[in-house]
Amino acid sequence: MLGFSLTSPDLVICAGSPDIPSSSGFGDSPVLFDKSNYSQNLEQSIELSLENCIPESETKVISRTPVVRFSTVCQTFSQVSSPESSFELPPPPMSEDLEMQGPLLAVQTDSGSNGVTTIGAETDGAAGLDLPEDDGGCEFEGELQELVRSYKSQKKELSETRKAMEELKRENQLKSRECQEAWKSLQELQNELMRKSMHVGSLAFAIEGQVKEKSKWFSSLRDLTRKLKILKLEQISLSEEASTYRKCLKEMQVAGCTIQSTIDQQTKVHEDLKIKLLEGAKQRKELYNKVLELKGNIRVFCRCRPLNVEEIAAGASMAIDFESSNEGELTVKSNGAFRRNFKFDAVFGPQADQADVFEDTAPFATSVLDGYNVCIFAYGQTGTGKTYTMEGTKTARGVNYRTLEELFRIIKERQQLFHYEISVSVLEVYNEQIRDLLVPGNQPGVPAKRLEIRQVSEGMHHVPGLVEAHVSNTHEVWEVLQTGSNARAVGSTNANEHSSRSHCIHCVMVKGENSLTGECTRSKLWLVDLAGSERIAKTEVQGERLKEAQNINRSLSALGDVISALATKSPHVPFRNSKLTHLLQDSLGGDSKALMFVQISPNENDLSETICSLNFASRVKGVELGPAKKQLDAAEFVKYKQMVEKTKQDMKSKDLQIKKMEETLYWQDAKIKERDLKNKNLQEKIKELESQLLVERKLARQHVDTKIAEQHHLKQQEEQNLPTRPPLASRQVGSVREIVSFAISKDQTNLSQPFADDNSYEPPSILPASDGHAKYNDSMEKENIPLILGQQPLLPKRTGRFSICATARQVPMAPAPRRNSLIPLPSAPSSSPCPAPLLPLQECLPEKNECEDGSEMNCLPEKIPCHSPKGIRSGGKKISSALRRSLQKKMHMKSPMRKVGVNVGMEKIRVSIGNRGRIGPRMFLGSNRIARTKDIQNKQSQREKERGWNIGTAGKTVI
Ligand SMILES: Nc1ncnc2c1ncn2[C@@H]1O[C@H](COP(=O)(O)OP(=O)(O)OP(=O)(O)O)[C@@H](O)[C@H]1O
Repeated sequence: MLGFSLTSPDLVICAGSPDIPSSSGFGDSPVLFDKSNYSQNLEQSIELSLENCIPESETKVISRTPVVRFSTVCQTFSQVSSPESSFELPPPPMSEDLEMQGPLLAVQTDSGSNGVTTIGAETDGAAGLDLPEDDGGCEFEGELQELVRSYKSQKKELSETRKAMEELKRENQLKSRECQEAWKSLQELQNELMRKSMHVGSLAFAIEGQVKEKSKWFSSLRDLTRKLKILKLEQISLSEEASTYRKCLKEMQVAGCTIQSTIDQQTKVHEDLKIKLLEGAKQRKELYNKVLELKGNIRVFCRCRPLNVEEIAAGASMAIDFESSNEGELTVKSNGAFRRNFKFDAVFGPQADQADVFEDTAPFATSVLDGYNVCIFAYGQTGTGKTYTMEGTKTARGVNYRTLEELFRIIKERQQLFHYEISVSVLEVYNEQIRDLLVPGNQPGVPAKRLEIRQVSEGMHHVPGLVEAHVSNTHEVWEVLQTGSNARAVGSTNANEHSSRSHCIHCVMVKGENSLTGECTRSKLWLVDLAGSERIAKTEVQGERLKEAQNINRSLSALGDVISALATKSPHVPFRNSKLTHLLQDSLGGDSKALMFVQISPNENDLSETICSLNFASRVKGVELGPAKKQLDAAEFVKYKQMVEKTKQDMKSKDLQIKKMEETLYWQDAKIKERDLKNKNLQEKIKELESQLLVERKLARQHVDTKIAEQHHLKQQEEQNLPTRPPLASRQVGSVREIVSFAISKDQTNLSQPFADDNSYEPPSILPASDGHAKYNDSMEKENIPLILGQQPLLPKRTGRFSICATARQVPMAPAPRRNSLIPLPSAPSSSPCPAPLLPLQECLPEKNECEDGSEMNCLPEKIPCHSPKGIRSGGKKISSALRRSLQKKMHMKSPMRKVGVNVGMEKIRVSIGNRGRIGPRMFLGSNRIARTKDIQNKQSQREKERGWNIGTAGKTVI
């Protein structure tokens, strides 16, 4: 309709591309500028022009001539029109008259009249005009002629204008055809762009999936790394612990050997000392017993009390001479003359105190603790001091207390080697009855429970039911002795106010155990305070006292008979003739030690009783009891044997335990060694898997890059083969190349300013051409076409990069120090000897030109003919399949990693992602940025080389 070219590139909007924002006002799909809207706007502009610029009065006369100002159209596109852009349209068909006359359309170029000027239609000559015939007709005629001339000139101009109009119409038709062709080409380009966008979207989706998968890999590798670190730490700690244990074991073994040797030595020494000690003790005992035997197993000490106050008052004289008492001799005097000498083991005169007496008695206490039975008894006339010697008083304690005191003293001395238990029983034989004096209910004179003597074993007699008071110190001993003494039956006689009317017997039982040898002894110490013998006729006792005296004399007579039998070594010793001898049978036998205190009175009036006592003592002294016998405890001996057996069994079990412990140590050592070996094998396996994973990942990445590069190369080829499109009519009004050039220029201008995240995009401004057509900058038109074509494949790549850029940038950029330890990767496979470049296209571009010129082709891969979008789609499918294979490979590689649980350098993959993330900035930016890009690439390649990547030939072209 109009001679206006629609080939302007800004009328083709490809809103489907991610580069084009939806806010551009052109909708979501590429839309060609709507012609209807355009014509509508044009009509509106025409109407406005007619309504606003032509007075209504004039339109009545002059037919409407659509005068179009191109400035209005240009204003529609926000352009400033030039005065020269106005043109006339041919007049519409009018009435016949006017048509005959020829309507005039005056095209006025004067801008001051709003571009439209109406001129009234005039007929040729005077036709239709009524001319006045007066004088003024001349003037009118003149004017008419002028009008006719002007009409003619205007008619001529009209014809010329019509010719120009025809030319413009033809040109308009040509432009319309060109516009249609351009529209078709733009539609194709739009479709292609959509396909590429979809392809880019699929690539972005695939890459996004790959990135997600890589993130999963990161997490799994992080976990594996953490686990591996933990395992390594555990392994290190276990190794340290094992080494410590080994050292400790060695030290323990050495210390054990040392201790064992020391123990052996000490055991030997101990055994030697023990043997020596035992031998020494044995020798001591033997010597001591020999001494006692030499002295006599029955020893007789004679003690004479001093004259009491009554005797001194009565003028009694001493009948005993103690001048030779030191030699154990005494002399009985009668009427001032020496009558008889008596010799005893010891003679204690009236001046001798309790301590002097006990000094010679103490060795018997030692014999008791050595395991011998000992019997110490006091014999004598009533009132001669038997109770005094045995019990004593609180201030002058007698033999009983002192002996027990001596026992505890020796026990204390031997407490390191021996363990003793002492118990005391106190009984009396009264009228041939045994009475327990420690029973609380027994009162003197009250018949108590009758106790009998039982023979437990050979030579052992026991009184069942007898109270045994366990004593552990002298205080308890004293209390027990006092208890028995208080319970004893006493009476008053002519000779003694508090005469003992019974035989008081203290039985001290001693249990000894040798801690060294385990030897146990059970011995008895009899401390007997005999009742006083007396002459019944002299004492003139009667009744109960007589009976007591008869029983006392009978028992003492039985004791004399036993002594006589022992002295004469009679085969039968009448021990059972009385309770007294029956009880003392164990201590008066041949394997015991006995000590008799014969108490005498110094009074001359008691001389006959004194001589009787001394004679009895002399008989006792002559008794040979033979060697004393140690009283070993058979039960303890059995117990000792059992202990020995138990100790042997314990030793055996301990030996078994020691063997088991040694075996356990041995197996633990073996386990530690086995674990060390496993750790070493595991570390080697981890290294192998790391190297294998790196190689596989590198291969997969190269494979993907190769596929992408091939796709780009295919696109390049396709772009080079695009001239099959229909040629455009004129280059001035814009061509496909110009459009592409514009697009690339736009891209170039935006490369320095990367796309925003929301892909906002402003279309470039189109400068109005001076000839009334929309034109681009001359610099755009002067762009080198091969260079543009070389840059053209970057467009979808760049778009794709931006579509994944946000995701890729999320991956942290990790330093790659670990690359130094990686195994060099193999070079690219032979199927793609020179993968197509993704980034350094500017380096390959000259080579590509050389290839086009027929020279070498070192950089670009082999060209794959692909001239249709279908080929591009198939290439996209190939890339997608390559990506899937890569993912499958990585998934396949994941399983052994998880199975083994080893570390695969996570940082390495980070580096890989980082490289990917740096692809965007490495894009070709234009000829004015080649140098900077080269520098960046050189730095990157140098960095890669430093990291140990074996890029090989791909180092030039492939990342
Ligand atoms: N060596 C002595 N020194 C001082 N006093 C003594 C000595 N011996 C005995 N006496 C005193 O003689 C008295 C009688 O002593 P004791 O009762 O011990 O005689 P006895 O032989 O036990 O008489 P009985 O047979 O009647 O019991 C007591 O008063 C006692 O103090």
